[in-house]
Amino acid sequence: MKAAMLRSALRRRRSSSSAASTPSCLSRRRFSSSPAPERKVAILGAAGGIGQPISLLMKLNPLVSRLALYDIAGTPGVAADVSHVNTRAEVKGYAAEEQLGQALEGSDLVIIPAGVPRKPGMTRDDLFKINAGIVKSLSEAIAKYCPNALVNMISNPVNSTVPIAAEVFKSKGVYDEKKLFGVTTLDVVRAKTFYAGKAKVNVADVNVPVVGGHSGITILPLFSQATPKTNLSDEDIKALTKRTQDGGTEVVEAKAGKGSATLSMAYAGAIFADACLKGLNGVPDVVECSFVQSTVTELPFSRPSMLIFLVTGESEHVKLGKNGVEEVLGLGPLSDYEQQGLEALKTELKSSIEKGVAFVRGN
Ligand SMILES: NC(=O)C1=CN([C@@H]2O[C@H](COP(=O)(O)OP(=O)(O)OC[C@H]3O[C@@H](n4cnc5c(N)ncnc54)[C@H](O)[C@@H]3O)[C@@H](O)[C@H]2O)C=CC1
Ligand SMILES: O=C([O-])CC(=O)C(=O)O
Repeated sequence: MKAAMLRSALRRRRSSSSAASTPSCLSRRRFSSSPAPERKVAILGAAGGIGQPISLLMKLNPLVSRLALYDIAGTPGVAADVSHVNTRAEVKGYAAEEQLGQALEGSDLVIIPAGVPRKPGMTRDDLFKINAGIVKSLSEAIAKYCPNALVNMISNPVNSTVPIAAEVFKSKGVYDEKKLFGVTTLDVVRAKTFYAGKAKVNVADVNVPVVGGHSGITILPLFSQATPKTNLSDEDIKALTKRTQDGGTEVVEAKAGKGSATLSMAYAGAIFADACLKGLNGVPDVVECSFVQSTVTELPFSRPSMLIFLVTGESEHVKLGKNGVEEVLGLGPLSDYEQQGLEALKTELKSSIEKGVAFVRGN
């Protein structure tokens, strides 16, 4: 049933002319004379490698009327620079911790790329030590100043930072699982690019769902559901799966100590943020993959709160609506290879989620 709904939603999405699938900053709607509803977007970590280009992309998005750029270093320059772009959004920079409340107040959507990136030889989990604390304090501020906002979590390790935010929100009594998203769109972007290259099809026509989390084997691209259908061999599919799982490391190594993916991430983050804004504005059939709470797999809960993402925190296709996630569409039919991948990822994903939960609970 869910699989049929998913296929039909994806079909509708592919066949829709542009409303749901074309990022607003890339669509001709930016020349439209009737403005979309007022929407405030806050970016936390706006002066960083991802923060700067995603700030620009959100400034180009006609769905944004106010753009709040917050960082603990370098904000004034970025805010002044981006503010000169002649598009709808009014830009304000917020430079110090005491300004975080003002940056967040009234936000409809908060995008979080704050935190340290990987260097060669590190795993995403190695970032936990620093980024967990950053995400926890930013989540506390969101709970206080804009508890109803949608939150797009980019900071790594996403498999733990999303549970951290959820636990903080729960402890403040403001958790709404429909509004918290781990941004895994870059995995989808990569899977589409690599599939199109291997199958020699037009990348603009390609769709590949990616489920699971956002690290190594927890990233599970579903090439069996990729469109257009092609006749790639099992070996090709295995190689594409591995390359998608290792895509972040490919960039980290190429940057040789100067950080991780920033430009492709900003692009991916802007696509996902745009989908959230479209959902809020009531555009129908907006479907993306994201790391969200769901009950799609069968793992038993070891604690009631793990009900959250867990049953165990798969990333799903979600249909976005006025309140955030309108519907979790499920995994769809998996090949044997994908089913094995799904089983294999559960242990790591579960432990990353538990690590995030334990960090907030202090145990
Ligand atoms: N979800 C995904 O697919 C991806 C996630 N990432 C993650 O995104 C994060 C950011 O990466 P980059 O932009 O390359 O790093 P960066 O170091 O270039 O920028 C991070 C920014 O965060 C700021 N920051 C640090 N603590 C802060 C705080 N408490 N409040 C506000 N801002 C704060 C820094 O001043 C800096 O400007 C990393 O954790 C990285 O691993 C990166 C690529 C893809
Ligand atoms: O690999 C990293 O550290 C950054 C990231 O999450 C990605 O590029 O997918």
